[in-house]
Amino acid sequence: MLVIVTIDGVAASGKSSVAARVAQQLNLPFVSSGLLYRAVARLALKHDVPTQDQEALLRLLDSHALELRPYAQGNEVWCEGEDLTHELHTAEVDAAVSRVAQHSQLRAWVNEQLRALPEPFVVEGRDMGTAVFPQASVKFYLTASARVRAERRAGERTGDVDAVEAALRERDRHDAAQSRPAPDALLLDTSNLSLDEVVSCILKAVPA
Ligand SMILES: Nc1ncnc2c1ncn2[C@@H]1O[C@H](COP(=O)(O)OP(=O)(O)OP(=O)(O)O)[C@@H](O)[C@H]1O
Ligand SMILES: Nc1ccn([C@H]2C[C@H](O)[C@@H](COP(=O)(O)O)O2)c(=O)n1
Repeated sequence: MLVIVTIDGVAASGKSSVAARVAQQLNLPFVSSGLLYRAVARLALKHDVPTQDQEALLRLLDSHALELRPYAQGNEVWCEGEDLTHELHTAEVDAAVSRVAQHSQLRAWVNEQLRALPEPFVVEGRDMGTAVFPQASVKFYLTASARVRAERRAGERTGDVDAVEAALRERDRHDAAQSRPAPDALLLDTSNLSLDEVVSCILKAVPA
């Protein structure tokens, strides 16, 4: 019986899009771990808290309750009655979130939120199949060339592909420590695969 499916990968590798479709096909909830890091970064920017200051970030979380709501059609993050979700995928948050994600106690807080979610689900991130859910039923790790990822990301937001590629490479460097595939993860290079082809590959590999 499927309990947890993990889909990890580098920035803009297609984790969220693929995980949402896989979860829909498996009739499971879909969980986006990156949104919690993004929400902490957004709160820090909103309240002028330095993202280098772990203690200040933890105090911010004590005073502003963040809640991840995993829905099949996409996750939402709420903070005391306010839906932050639409503020989390911006270049400003992209530039700040890696610094937030480098703090061990912030990572512990995110992991505690994730482990408290009712199983089963499909969860996407960087270290779901390694640090957070090593016991997962089946694990996948998505990659794609930085150029392809930049072209895809630039397609979502206005922006020069070269600048987007440079920003992605920077985020890859910052996130490297927590972005290694689990030894038992199925690696998928999606550079030359459509979204549907990636989803199909994954569904074929998920045990019935
Ligand atoms: N295999 C693919 N072929 C074409 N487009 C894709 C593919 N996978 C993802 N995309 C598109 O690339 C963009 C980035 O995908 P997505 O947001 O799912 O990546 P991500 O890994 O979750 O990003 P982030 O790490 O920033 O959260 C989206 O517009 C998505 O539709
Ligand atoms: N499990 C995770 C998920 C995300 N992060 C960090 C790395 C990213 O820079 C940032 C945002 O994630 P994304 O929405 O781009 O998937 O959060 C992490 O360290 N661990």
